[in-house]
Amino acid sequence: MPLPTILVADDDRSIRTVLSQALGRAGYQVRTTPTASTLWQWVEEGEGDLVITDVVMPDENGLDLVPRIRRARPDLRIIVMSAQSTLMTAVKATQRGAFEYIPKPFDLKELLAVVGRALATPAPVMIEGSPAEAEERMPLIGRSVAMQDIYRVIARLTTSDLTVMVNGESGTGKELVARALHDYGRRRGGPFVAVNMAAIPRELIESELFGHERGAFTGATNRTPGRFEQATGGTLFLDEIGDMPAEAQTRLLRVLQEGEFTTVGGRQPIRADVRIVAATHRDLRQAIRAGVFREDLYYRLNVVPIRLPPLRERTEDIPLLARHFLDRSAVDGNAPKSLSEDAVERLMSARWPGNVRELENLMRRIAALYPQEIITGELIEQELAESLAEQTQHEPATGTEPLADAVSRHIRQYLAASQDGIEMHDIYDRVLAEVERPLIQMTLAATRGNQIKAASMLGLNRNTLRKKIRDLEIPVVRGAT
Ligand SMILES: Nc1ncnc2c1ncn2[C@@H]1O[C@H](COP(=O)(O)OP(=O)(O)OP(=O)(O)O)[C@@H](O)[C@H]1O
Repeated sequence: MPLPTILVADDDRSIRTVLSQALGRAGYQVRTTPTASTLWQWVEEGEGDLVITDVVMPDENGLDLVPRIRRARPDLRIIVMSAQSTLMTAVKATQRGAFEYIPKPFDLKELLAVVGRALATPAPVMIEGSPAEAEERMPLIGRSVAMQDIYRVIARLTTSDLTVMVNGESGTGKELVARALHDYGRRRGGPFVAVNMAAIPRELIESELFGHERGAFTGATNRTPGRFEQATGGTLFLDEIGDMPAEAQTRLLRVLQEGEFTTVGGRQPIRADVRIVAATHRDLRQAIRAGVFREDLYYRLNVVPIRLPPLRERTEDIPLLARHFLDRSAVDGNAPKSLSEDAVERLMSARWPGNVRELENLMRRIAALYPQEIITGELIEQELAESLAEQTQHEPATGTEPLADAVSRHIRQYLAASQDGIEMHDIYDRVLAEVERPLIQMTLAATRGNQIKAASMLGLNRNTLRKKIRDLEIPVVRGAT
């Protein structure tokens, strides 16, 4: 069999050389060109089994070439490489029919793996039509590796209706991801309906989601459609899913299993035609262990998990985000501003417990309040100190909150769950385990795994501690002193 031939188009000579050598060594035949026009000529002549193309080339944009290649040679697989690294590039490449999108700089091993996969898989189906009205509006900012992975998952999900679970701390952009999945997905022509479980009184959630019939309960004077019905043909975003009461969980599970639902007080089943994206900042596994979230529902929702990293795990995105928010404020009528180098450094070293939302608020405040054109590190420092003082004033002071208060809050949750209909026979054991696990885990961490010291600190017998470690399935770090 002849060796597969790979056509490479990139205006950067060093990339052509690197690819040519690596692909050649891997046993492929390689032809390289700096221009889109030569690549197109080869494609038209029937050359090649796989195309690797850059996006920005002197004569034509590689992304514009993708649909033309797909029309002329539907069997030819295309890999798009780009230094632009935005969600739009990933989405466009995928929607125009590229096999894979690889951000630059790339890892050669990864590229070779993608080439192997591409040659072994049939070419993907092309999606006609442009993804969104405002093509160039950038919904998600950030070029960190973590965000690149998220863009790729979003791009792949634009061609399916799979249920997605977005997990991340507050303010990391969970709703923005849900919107991007909708705006670039197959259901973009339908509505996007968002419901926040934490913002609706528990007793109203079922009627809010599924609607109710006239007379279903006191005050129900009309038939009212629920969010499921409103989202027909589109996407239903269930935010803070971890706060969903037990009965609504059971009902939602039934909808996911059977594809239909009934309104509160209604009998006639209604077909559910929605794509579900759920989000939470909670650790749902812990909620399952605590008995407040249904495990079977979790698996139905967690078909494709997306974990949004907190801002402190992708500090390299901070300068871009900060400038983006300043620019947006300028569009809103504030004087244009730029950041000094030490301002950027200060922003990058901050902790950002409120993640992107906190950074956005800070930049908006600065844009509105300060006349100077250049924002200095000193100013940032001052603003950060002020917002920290604000936070400690308004937030519950977890640092000084009596342990009993925190425990009471959790017990209230268990009791609410049992009122919601989840059978609970072991609250005593569950609550003790919830307290014991972190207590033992943290004492072990403090003694660097030394069980003798930990037992003495806890005032427990060594064997008792060992048994508890086993029963509570606490991972043990061996060899630590
Ligand atoms: N990657 C990003 N690029 C641009 N803006 C972002 C990004 N991530 C978040 N934001 C902005 O930060 C704010 C918070 O985002 P979003 O509401 O999506 O977060 P969330 O995780 O859903 O928060 P919560 O859990 O508190 O509801 C929004 O104004 C959003 O526009």
